[in-house]
Formats: sequence, structure tokens, C-alpha cells
Amino acid sequence: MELHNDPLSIYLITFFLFLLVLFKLFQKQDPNTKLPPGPRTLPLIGNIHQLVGSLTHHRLKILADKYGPLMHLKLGEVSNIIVTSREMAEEIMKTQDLNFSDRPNLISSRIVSYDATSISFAPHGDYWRLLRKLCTVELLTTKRVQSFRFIREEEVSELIKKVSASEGCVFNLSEHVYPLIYAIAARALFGKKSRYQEVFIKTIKKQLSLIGGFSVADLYPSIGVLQVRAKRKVEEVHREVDKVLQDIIDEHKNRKSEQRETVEDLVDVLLRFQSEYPLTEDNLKAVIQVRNIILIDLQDMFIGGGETAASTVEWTMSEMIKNPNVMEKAQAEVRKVFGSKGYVDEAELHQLVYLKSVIKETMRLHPPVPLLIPRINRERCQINGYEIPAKTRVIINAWALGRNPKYWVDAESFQPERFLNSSIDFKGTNFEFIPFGAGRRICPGITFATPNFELTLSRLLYHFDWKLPNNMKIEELDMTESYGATAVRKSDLCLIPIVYRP
Ligand code: HEM
Repeated sequence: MELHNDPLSIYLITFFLFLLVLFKLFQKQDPNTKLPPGPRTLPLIGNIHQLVGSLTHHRLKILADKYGPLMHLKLGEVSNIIVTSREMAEEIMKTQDLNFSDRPNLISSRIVSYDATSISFAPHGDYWRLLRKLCTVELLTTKRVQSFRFIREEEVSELIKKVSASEGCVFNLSEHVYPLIYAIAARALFGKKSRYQEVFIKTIKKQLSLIGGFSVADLYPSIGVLQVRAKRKVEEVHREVDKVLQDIIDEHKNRKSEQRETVEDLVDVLLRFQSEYPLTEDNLKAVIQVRNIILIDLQDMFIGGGETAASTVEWTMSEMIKNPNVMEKAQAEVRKVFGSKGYVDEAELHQLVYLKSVIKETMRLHPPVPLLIPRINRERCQINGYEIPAKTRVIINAWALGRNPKYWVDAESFQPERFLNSSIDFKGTNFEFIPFGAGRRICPGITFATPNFELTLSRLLYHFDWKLPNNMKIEELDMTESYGATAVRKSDLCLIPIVYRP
């Protein structure tokens, strides 16, 4: 055809071939080509725009349905790998767990965790091992958790009194459950008479709201101005928390022996640990760290123990209201087990097999920390044939795993029966169900959290029948989640209690 002889056509074809060669060359040289698949990135923002519009864990699930269970997303300047299958989660948290045991160096976590010296944010290594050991042999042992039984029983009794006083009226359960769980954590940490309890709760909550979600400064670590601004904001709140923590520690240190309580609180344990810690002169760094251990563990325990357990109580009650047959069965079980005693205590909680399944089912659909805590890999590695460069952020979507129809029959429906006679548990070995994470960095607070929500729920079920207010239909109960580090209910759960009189 004449086209061949037309100079413009020749020019266009040559130009096109040139582009093709360039593209191929670019493809060969680009190390990103072996990254897991993901949506195309835009200059500067990468894939940030794809996360806008709804909650991050929801958006990530939609994207993973399209691009696969190991997906690459560039958020700002930072490469992220999003994990959404049981197999990939196992690869990260079991097979290659050691390599993936570090946490990213986020600006907020650096500041709130005393330059990443908390258990949650410390890099994997000797120092972190020391903190974990402190948890497993001192702070969060079954024996220690049992020693706080009287605190839980007293605090839950207070709640029950308040609910009874509101019989037949609308009772805002959310407004009471959060302070209850915080009060239990605070008493376990500081002892009964801490005048700092309320101010501590307030400042920690302010801090929590700052560290939730993605911060722009963390997405653009090379832009100094952003770092400075973010740092200033977080530091301001952190200074308040630091002051309260220091006051609490000083108060404990200065307490005379007759003022001490019979049961050691966790600050006492930490202080004792400090005095037992071998402090040598040439180990000044360790002295600073030991001070940090005390300060930071208080925060870890408090943040970990508060919001998460309270949201579990709130979601479990919400799901039971939405599924009245489940509520009836759970109530029948609690009333049968404790009927002869006439009250609920911790001694027989292990008998509540059905309620435990209800709690598991709630955590499957509403894991309190839906994206766990991000990790990074120390060394470059391969997963499923894909290349993962060193220091890539890894986000595991526990929320999506819990709703994947590949692992769960009728995945979106609330069926606690699926956990009856099943060995599936949240202890980190079933990677489709990991509300507490898994591997080396699994939550060390499971033993502390469990009696908090089990006792609260069983008493709420034993003493009351529950109704929705204003003739609301169960389909009308709003189940929207709010945005933040933890997936709590967006609207408060308000119900009408009717006292159960056997
Ligand atoms: C329903 C209650 C709770 C849930 C759902 C929960 C969930 C989690 C999750 C998902 C992680 C990250 C695990 C990972 O990276 O694989 C974590 C870590 C952690 N949790 Fe919890 N948690 C709860 C209660 C508690 C309690 C009561 C405490 C302390 C008293 C606590 C202390 C911690 C600490 C210190 C870490 C950091 C562990 C590390 O990085 O080595 N948590 N938790």
C-alpha cells in the first residue's frame, strides 16, 4: 500500500516501533515488574485515590477481589503488600514470620511509643524479646489475670446496677461499656485509687484518634515539611500522656507500704521489674529503656485492652439483637449454667460453650483491629513467585479473611453454630480467622481480654432481656463501622433492658 511510501506513515511507524522498544526495555529493567499485581499507579499519589470513599479494609477487599490475594499498592511514595488469603497470611506470619516481624517506622508510632520502644512498635530483636518475656512471665500470665478477677466482677456489677436502674427505658450501652472496660484496665494497671484514671483515659483516647488510619506524613516520608507538622501535632498530645504516666509512676514509687494494695497492680510489677533489671554503669541506654518499658507498657496495655474488648462487647450485643434466635440460645445457656447460683461469676465461664461461639462469630465478622498492625520485611524475599523488596509494608486484611466465602459457608451471615464442635480458634493457627494476629507478633493480651468480654456479656444476658427502642425493626439497626485504628460501631448501641426475674 502507498502507506509504506508516505513519509508521514514511515515516521509514525518508526516512532511507534521506537516506543515499543522503549516500553520493552523499560519493562525488562523495571524491578517492580515482579511485584504482586495491583491497580495502575498515578504519579505522586500512587493508588491513594483507590482507597477513598469507604473504610480502608472494605476498599482493600474490593481491590483484592480484582487483583488477587497478594496485591501491590503504592500509597504515596510507599510500597504496600496487601494480604487477603489464608495461604498468603500463613506465608507471612508463619513460614517467613521471622523476616516479617518488624514494624514500619511510622511517625505517630515513633512518637507515642517513645521512639518505637513499645512492644507493639519495637523492631524485632533482643529488646522486643525482653518486653514480650515481661508480658508472658509477669504481666499477662493466667495467674496475674486471675488476680484481677475481683476488679472485673466489681466493675461489671456496677454496670449491672446502672442497667437495672434503667429498666424499661432506653439505655445507651456503648456509652457505658467503653468506660467499664477502661476502668477494669485502669484498675489492673494503677490500682484502685488512682486519681489519674480519668485524665489518662481522656488523653489516651485523644492519642488514639491521631494514630488511627493512614497519615499523609507516613505516605510521603521524604517530604520534610509534612514530617515536621505531623510530629508537632502528635508530640503535643503525647506530652500530655507522658505527664500523666510520669505522675502515676511517681505516685506508685512514693507510696508508703501501708498504702499499697494487697493485690499488686501492673505498675507495681513494672517497678519491681525495674529494680530487678541488671543496670550496669556502661549500659546507660538500658536505663533509659527501662524507664520506657514502664511508660510504654502502660500505654500498650491500656490501648490494647480498652477499645478492642469494648468493641467486641458492643458488636456481640448488636449481632445478637439482629439475630434474636442466637440471643435466646445464649441467654438460655447462661441462665442454665448460673441459674442455681443466682448470679454470674467467673468460676463457670468455661461452661458457656455457645456464648464463646457467639463471640468468635462476632470477631470473625467484626475483628476489632481489621488490618492488624502493619509489618515490614527485613530482607528481600519471594512469595508465590513474586518479589517483595526489603522494607515493604505488609497489611493483612483480617476483616476480609473473615468474610471470604472460600473459607466460610454463607460468609456474610451470623451463624455461631459454625464454631460449635469446630477446632477453629483465634489463637493464630487458623489463618482465615486472625482477629488477634498470628506468629511472633500475635497479641499477647488474649488472656487479659477474654474474661473482660465474657463476664460482661454473660451478665448482660443473664440479668436482662433486650429490646430495640421506638418499635425499631431489627433490619433497621445501623451496623455501620466508624473509621479509625479500631473498627467500632459508628452509632451508639441503645437498647431497652427488661430485668429477668426467674
Ligand atoms: C479483643 C481484644 C484484643 C484484640 C482483638 C487485639 C488485637 C491485636 C492485634 C490484631 C495485634 C497485632 C498482632 C499482629 O501483628 O499479628 C495486637 C497486638 C498487641 N496487643 Fe492486642 N488485642 C486485644 C487485646 C489486648 C489486650 C487486653 C492487651 C494487653 C493487656 C493487648 C496488648 C497487645 C500488645 C502489647 C500488642 C503488640 C504485640 C507485638 O507487637 O509484639 N491486646 N493485638
